[in-house]
Amino acid sequence: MARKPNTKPLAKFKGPLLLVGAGKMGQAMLDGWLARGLAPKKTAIIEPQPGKAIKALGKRGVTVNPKTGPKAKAAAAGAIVIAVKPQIAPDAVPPLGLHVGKGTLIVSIMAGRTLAFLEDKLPKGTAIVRAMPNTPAAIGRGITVAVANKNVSRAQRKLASDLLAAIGTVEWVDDERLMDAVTAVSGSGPAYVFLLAEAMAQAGVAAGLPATLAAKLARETVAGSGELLHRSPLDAATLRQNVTSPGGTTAAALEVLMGPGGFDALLTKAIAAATRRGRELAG
Ligand SMILES: NC(=O)C1=CN([C@@H]2O[C@H](COP(=O)(O)OP(=O)(O)OC[C@H]3O[C@@H](n4cnc5c(N)ncnc54)[C@H](OP(=O)(O)O)[C@@H]3O)[C@@H](O)[C@H]2O)C=CC1
Ligand SMILES: O=C(O)[C@@H]1CCC=N1
Repeated sequence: MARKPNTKPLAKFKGPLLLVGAGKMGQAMLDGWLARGLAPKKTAIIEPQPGKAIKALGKRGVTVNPKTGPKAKAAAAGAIVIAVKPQIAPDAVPPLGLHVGKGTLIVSIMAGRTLAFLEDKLPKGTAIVRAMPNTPAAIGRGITVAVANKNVSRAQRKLASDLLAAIGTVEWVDDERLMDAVTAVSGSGPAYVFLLAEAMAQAGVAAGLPATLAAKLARETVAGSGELLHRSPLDAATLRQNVTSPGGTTAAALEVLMGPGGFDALLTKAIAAATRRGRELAG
């Protein structure tokens, strides 16, 4: 059955934590960390154009856009989380060297960008974890896969695990080459599920339902099924079979979805495309 949520695991983190790029994913993670005990005063954000939500965090004690320059070196971060787009990494990563001190851990969530790329752009010997989370992190229900470079100590690996576990489940891998497929399955995966909800709502309208009712049915069905999958000891295939009465309505739909060129084939193609794109983003 469902795991008990890990409530305040970050209360003891000494910090400071520097989040670089508080966009959709950076903010989702930060929401998760603050909800799980990260002290706003131990948190800083670099974000060129802070919106309302970031400004509100500033009022709660988070430092927004700390000064750079010689003084910043004294304020080396305990952890730096890089959540900018991979395309701007060649410009955005090197200046972060200023915030790297003895013991600083880098956690990069950029799709495609490799440990070797980051090692090349940061001071020699920097401890780096490449991680791929997903947006359910905002409600503590993300899943992150992580891989560490050889400079990461046991304590730093624990810190990375604590940060990532605060926003959901964590899996570590030793083979970095898996990260592009991971990105394609779980990093991008929430988008496929939301597309399913959109498509179900549209299909409901096509089948004659009022748009508002169709959207509600699709949303609650996807959310409820996700929750059932989360809480149930049964696997997805068994849960699917439990809906499917022989000769019934679900069987009629699944014949279409599981037929040639159907759902499985499409997802295999989609995930292969995402995996390829991850490799291209490596640079
Ligand atoms: N979205 C997702 O579901 C996931 C995303 N990721 C990874 O997370 C990273 C961010 O993605 P996402 O949140 O979607 O993208 P966003 O564009 O929403 O976030 C990136 C943020 O970084 C800001 N930024 C731009 N330049 C700098 C800079 N030099 N220093 C600091 N911040 C800067 C951007 O500001 P501005 O918009 O003004 O340029 C923006 O707010 C990507 O590398 C992506 O691969 C990983 C897992 C899941
Ligand atoms: O679309 C992207 O490139 C990022 C990485 C995984 C999810 N969003």
